[in-house]
Amino acid sequence: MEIPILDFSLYESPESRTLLADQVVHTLETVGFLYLKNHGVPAEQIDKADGAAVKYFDQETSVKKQFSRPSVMTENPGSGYCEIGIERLYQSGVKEVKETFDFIPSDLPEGKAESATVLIEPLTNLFNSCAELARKLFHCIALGLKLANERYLEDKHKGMGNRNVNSTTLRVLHYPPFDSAQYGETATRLGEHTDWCSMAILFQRDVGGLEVETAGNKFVPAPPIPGTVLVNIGDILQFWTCGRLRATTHRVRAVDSEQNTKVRRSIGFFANPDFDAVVESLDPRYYFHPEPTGEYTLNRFRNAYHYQERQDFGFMKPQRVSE
Ligand SMILES: O=C(O)CCC(=O)C(=O)O
Ligand SMILES: [Fe+2]
Repeated sequence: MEIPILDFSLYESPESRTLLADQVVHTLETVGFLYLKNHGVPAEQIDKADGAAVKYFDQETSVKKQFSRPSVMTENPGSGYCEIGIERLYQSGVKEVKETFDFIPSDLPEGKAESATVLIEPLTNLFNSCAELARKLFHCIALGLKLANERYLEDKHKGMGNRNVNSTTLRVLHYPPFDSAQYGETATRLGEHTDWCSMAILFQRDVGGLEVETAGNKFVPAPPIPGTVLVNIGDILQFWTCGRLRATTHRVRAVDSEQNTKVRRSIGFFANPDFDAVVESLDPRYYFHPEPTGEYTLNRFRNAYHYQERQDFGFMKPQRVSE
């Protein structure tokens, strides 16, 4: 299985957009991941956000913790820092050697955000460009799925950027040099997981390590390709389409000793529907009880931050509609 590189300049005209929409949906049905070139997010914005992340993560942990991501038992956590070893996407026993800062433009609590000052302008600009790209991708997906309302998915994500109505975040990730003697034999960079958003857009800097699961439970590398972004489907679009679009499992490993000595940096934009947006089956052959995604998302956070391990996060069990 190869992750294809699609040309997003096809979006610009309505004729070629239809072709692109079919390519996007076909790839998300089969692979679940795709690279995009000519994606329209300015390289300068990506470089500035990355440069700011270098400066931000270089600060003492105690300084970064002044603006920690809040505990998440009862509400969406919003912006903030998460230190090494706290968030665990795979299994509670497996330490993930990464630190992160999540950013929602409207969520910068007064008096706390000072340690993140360097990030605010570059991440605001990049957030806005990613939101625009996400809206165009949602448009393509709706066209490719042949939905009656081609703006259906965009309409469900109207509140991106407003923490009171939507949990979409732009996340900078910093993976320090990886030393299993220090972190333990089972530690990894980022455990196997699916994203629990609707769609993710990922910018990788020069050090690789991301791997994507293929049909036979085999993982293949998804290396950084200059000038491209990587796009993948999260659980919520998989639910929405009753499994037609795939939320593909992925992970980040420090695969070789040379890579282990290097810092890996990446930036992910995780698009989520508005809190009050009802998700219902988009496939007439299946039915599930329509509901917003809030409780599902909170269950995933509870699992990742408080290690309440469970197999079933309580959402969307499509049943075949009898003919
Ligand atoms: O660093 C990466 O490339 C992957 C990040 C990721 O998969 C995530 O944060 O969900
Ligand atoms: Fe992910």
